[in-house]
Amino acid sequence: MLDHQSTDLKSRLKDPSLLETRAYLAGEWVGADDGATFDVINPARGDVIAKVADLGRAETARAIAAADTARRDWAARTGKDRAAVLRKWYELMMENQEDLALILTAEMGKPLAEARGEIAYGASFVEWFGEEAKRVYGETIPGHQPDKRISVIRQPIGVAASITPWNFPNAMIARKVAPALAVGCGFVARPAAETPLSALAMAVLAERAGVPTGVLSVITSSRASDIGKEFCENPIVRKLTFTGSTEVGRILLRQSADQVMKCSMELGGNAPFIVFDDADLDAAVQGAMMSKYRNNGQTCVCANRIYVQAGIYDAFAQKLKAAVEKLNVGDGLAEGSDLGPLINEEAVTKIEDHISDIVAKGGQVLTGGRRHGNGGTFFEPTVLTGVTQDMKVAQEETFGPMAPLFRFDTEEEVIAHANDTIFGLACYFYARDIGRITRVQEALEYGIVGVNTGLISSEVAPFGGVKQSGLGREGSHHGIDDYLEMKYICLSV
Ligand SMILES: NC(=O)C1=CN([C@@H]2O[C@H](COP(=O)(O)OP(=O)(O)OC[C@H]3O[C@@H](n4cnc5c(N)ncnc54)[C@H](OP(=O)(O)O)[C@@H]3O)[C@@H](O)[C@H]2O)C=CC1
Ligand SMILES: O=C(O)[C@H](O)CS(=O)(=O)O
Repeated sequence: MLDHQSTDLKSRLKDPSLLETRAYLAGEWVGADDGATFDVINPARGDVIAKVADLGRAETARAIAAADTARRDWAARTGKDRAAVLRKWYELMMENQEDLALILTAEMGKPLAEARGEIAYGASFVEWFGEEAKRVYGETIPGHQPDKRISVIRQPIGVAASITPWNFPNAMIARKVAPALAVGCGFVARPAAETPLSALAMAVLAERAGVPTGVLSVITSSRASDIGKEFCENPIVRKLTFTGSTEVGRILLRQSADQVMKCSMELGGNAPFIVFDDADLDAAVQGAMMSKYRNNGQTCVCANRIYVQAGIYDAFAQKLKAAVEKLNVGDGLAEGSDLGPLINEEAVTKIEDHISDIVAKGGQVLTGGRRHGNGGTFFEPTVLTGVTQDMKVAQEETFGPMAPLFRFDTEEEVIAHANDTIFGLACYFYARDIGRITRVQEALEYGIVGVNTGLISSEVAPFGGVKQSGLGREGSHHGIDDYLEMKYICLSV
């Protein structure tokens, strides 16, 4: 653990009022009914950076009821009106990008440069769906009888609730709240207990942007299961949107089934990253670095398995090792850090378990493989060779800075291995033969395919998985559909 100096976050902010520790409930900044709070820890230093209101089901029910009331006037406004409010929110997020990044790094650990990037990424969803607010079109259909006139309109689904993870504490909420508010929904967000401060700062700016009282609430709580049950069991909630593990996604789908609730699920991944022997090797190494070590490997679209064709395996491994050994591991608040700490001790145990399993079954550590000298939850960026399909990492998501290299011979073999998983979120491959590119991009069973790139995240594209990686899509013009209901009107004239 880095020296136990206090993070002293407030003194670093241009606008200290963005460091809010109360929950945002129906337009009021409140503590928990019972006054309870929970600690928010800086994972790099281990110190408590805030004590945040610890709300329960009763407060959550009040937020849901308020959203149901407030959404009606909000939906009655024109799309252009709602667009103007979202545009202002976007502008405020970008004007306060540095403060929002400092708050995000302090509670989550990612380096400031990445945190700045996440703020811009999250804000881009607010900008994008602000524009989409003006384009929620319906349609007319030629009648089936002479006296019939058919039209279809799309209306906001009602109150939506979100549950989001710690790894992108700004962007994962923005990707959900922006389309919901754009169409006129009410929205209740419950951020991860590890990282509530980013969501609260977003709410401060939403209020300043003119989001009406009650339309948006942010429920901070250490009791994830309780809040989740309120979201799933409260009949007012018509939409649940979740980003997190497949395990928790299954729990929420079961819990919300009694309400026949519309659900969006962005769940776990197990991304294969395939390098064919006709690839641009240096580009493939760069792509692997971006895909594997972004957010310290803590994203659902990180390369989890790296398959390299036999003829270039050794050359790729050495080039990747050289690039990895240039990475700086340090406090995210210090400029120049490439990798911060992992989010918690559980995350370190997971990567250690995968490494020991690989070594026990015949794999080798090429570089890294141990806890970092910084102590705490810092870990050395790691590359392993000799990895095979019988090892845990072939089926489990590592969610850490570990690149396992699998060797393969043929296109058919690697497609079969890449698809041999219950997950189907993102995959990547590097090749230059157009026939191979066409065959492989069509054969891979994933919702997202990166071809000759390791970075696929953008607000303009539909993000989401197949199989047990999720339901629905976020971002792009498709992303707004999840917050709308379609109504068919048959008029007899
Ligand atoms: N597809 C995608 O876009 C993404 C997928 N993920 C996946 O999520 C995992 C890592 O994130 P992680 O946060 O650990 O995932 P979790 O699924 O453990 O947590 C995600 C969110 O769900 C909350 N939660 C946990 N249990 C329950 C419950 N029973 N009822 C209601 N809410 C609950 C958590 O609260 P709390 O943290 O307070 O316990 C957190 O806010 C990885 O598997 C990763 O692949 C992560 C990000 C994006
Ligand atoms: O939470 C995640 O892992 C994100 O969905 C990944 S991305 O959108 O930043 O690519």
